[in-house]
Amino acid sequence: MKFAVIVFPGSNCDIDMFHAVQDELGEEVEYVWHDETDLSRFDGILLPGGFSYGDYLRSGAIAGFANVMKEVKKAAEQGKPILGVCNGFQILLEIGLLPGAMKRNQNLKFMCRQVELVVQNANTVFTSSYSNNETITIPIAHGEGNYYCDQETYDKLEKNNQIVFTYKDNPNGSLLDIAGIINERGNVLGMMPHPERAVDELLGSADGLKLFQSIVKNWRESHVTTA
Ligand SMILES: NC(=O)CC[C@H](N)C(=O)O
Repeated sequence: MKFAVIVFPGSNCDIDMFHAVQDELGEEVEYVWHDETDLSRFDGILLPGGFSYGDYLRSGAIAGFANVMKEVKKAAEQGKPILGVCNGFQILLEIGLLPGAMKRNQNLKFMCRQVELVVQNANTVFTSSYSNNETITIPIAHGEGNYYCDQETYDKLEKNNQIVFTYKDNPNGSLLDIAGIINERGNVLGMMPHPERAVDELLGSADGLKLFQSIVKNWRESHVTTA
């Protein structure tokens, strides 16, 4: 399986993402600059964390207009798995591939620490290697991670099982502890915590690796046929 790690001016978790895929997961991966106009050679798209375009206007607002995002939307329409982590999640919200918006953390501070998440939906291509209600440890590192949406959107998210991860002990004021959501079709996941920074016990947790393994397992099951 071949992954793209999309790089914007100001991305700062692209190397972590690349490392997780190449060295811990053992799959093919390439850095792709934000002006790329063809993502057809990739099977999965990863939008890493950081401060794209300096977080000006709002986090992710300017990145939403980058050339490559037209291709990311196309890949999403084709059903390819798209994972947005932290700033990647913020970008997915800005372009409307996921519903809702991000506000500044309730305490107005940048927060960087390990948090416990509860897997609310283990029946997705990103989470099938976890179990429902499993608690996992993944680090956060953000200033704008306070997820918000209106009641109608929340009801829809809940009804369709689109809330994938919640915080056990909400660090940022996020609506009903939401840490990660998926689109209705099930191929676009956004999450504030960083699974790519939890892929080895030396980093404090290896709980994030299963997320990447789930993507590959599901992709293989639907694409690789044995003769
Ligand atoms: N690690 C990150 O992706 C940082 C996210 C973002 N720009 C924020 O501080 O909210």
